[in-house]
Amino acid sequence: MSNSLRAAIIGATGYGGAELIRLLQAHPYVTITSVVSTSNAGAPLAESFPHLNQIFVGILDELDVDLIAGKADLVFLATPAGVSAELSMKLLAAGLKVIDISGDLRLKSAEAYENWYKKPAAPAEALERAVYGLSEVFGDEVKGMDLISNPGCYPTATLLGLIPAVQAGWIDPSTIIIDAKSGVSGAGRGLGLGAHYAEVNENFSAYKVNKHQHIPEIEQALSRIAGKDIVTTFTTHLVPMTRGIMTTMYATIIGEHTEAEFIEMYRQYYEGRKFVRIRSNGKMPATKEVLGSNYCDIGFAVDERTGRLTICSVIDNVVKGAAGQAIQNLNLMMGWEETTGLLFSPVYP
Ligand SMILES: NC(=O)C1=CN([C@@H]2O[C@H](COP(=O)(O)OP(=O)(O)OC[C@H]3O[C@@H](n4cnc5c(N)ncnc54)[C@H](OP(=O)(O)O)[C@@H]3O)[C@@H](O)[C@H]2O)C=CC1
Ligand SMILES: CC(=O)N[C@@H](CCC(=O)OP(=O)(O)O)C(=O)O
Repeated sequence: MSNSLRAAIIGATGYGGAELIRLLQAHPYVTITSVVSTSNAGAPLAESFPHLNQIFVGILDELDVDLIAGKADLVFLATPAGVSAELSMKLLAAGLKVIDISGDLRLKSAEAYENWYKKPAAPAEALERAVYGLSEVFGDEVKGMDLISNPGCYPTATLLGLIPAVQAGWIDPSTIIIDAKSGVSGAGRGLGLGAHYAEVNENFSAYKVNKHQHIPEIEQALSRIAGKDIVTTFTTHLVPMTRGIMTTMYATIIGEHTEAEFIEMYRQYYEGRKFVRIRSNGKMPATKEVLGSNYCDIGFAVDERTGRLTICSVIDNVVKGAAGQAIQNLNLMMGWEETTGLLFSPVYP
């Protein structure tokens, strides 16, 4: 087990890339040796992100696989859909380990990827080789691997909230409904009408209803846990805030289980996993309680009248939903303590 790693970041001028740089500054075993941009190579990174001025001093590199392989041991891909489908096998062939935070390697079925993402899928070899890094659930599979597919932001909050109950058989998976909300940074730094101030401010809207690319990712993981095909209703909403995801989930309870029993069962499931915090006082978590951190907070309410369970799960989409979980996966991959470089508190208020 080596305690020293050189990392490159492709997509360093985006939100996920910038957050990787911010967080990796606090990682004791990682040095960032290359930051890559296809639009701004040759310029200092701090020109794109003045908040990193004097914190990360580095010039953006061109996207050249051999150049990156000469400078780094591992590469994070914080790039739009379609990029890692094309690049990841080339990076592996050049001797690099890869952690992909895009959606390109999450779905095992190439056909499903092409249906939902409307882009050509990654080669079969990459889809087979990629390990789905939902750290608290599938983390054991990440150790020693060289191609990690980081989960999506919505799937992270959703799956951490649902999996223990599905695995225990305490809820009927066919009744699950997921109501999800995200801050605008989830859409990335690129400009678009959907992120325009006047469109988002004092507004609240549903989008991609029944068409969201995270639906098959959530169903793939739930089906694996349940041992049978699960389909879900999943609706995303845009909230006028910068960071944060809340997923509120509803399902019919099987048998008789109290709120206290759900809390105890979830506590046992996540025992020793520091980044999942289960609420005990009947209160639901709020996005601000995890802001800027790698925590996922989960609360429950049992409705005896309807026999349904409500689960509420919150994360910071850029940290636990992207860069933070990617570093957690790096730690697991390398055999380092899972929390290395990630034990910082949320920003409050
Ligand atoms: N924002 C979030 O909360 C989350 C995002 N994700 C996923 O992570 C990935 C990155 O997201 P985010 O950082 O928000 O996106 P951004 O749009 O903010 O950044 C994407 C970066 O990718 C680079 N890029 C664009 N085209 C290419 C290309 N053809 N080859 C190489 N690099 C390219 C761009 O930099 P340049 O043009 O300089 O090369 C850009 O800075 C996406 O796949 C996203 O879906 C996942 C979870 C959460
Ligand atoms: C607010 C917002 O627009 N969020 C984005 C999250 C995209 C994302 O993270 O995409 P992948 O995980 O598929 O890479 C969306 O809903 O599409």
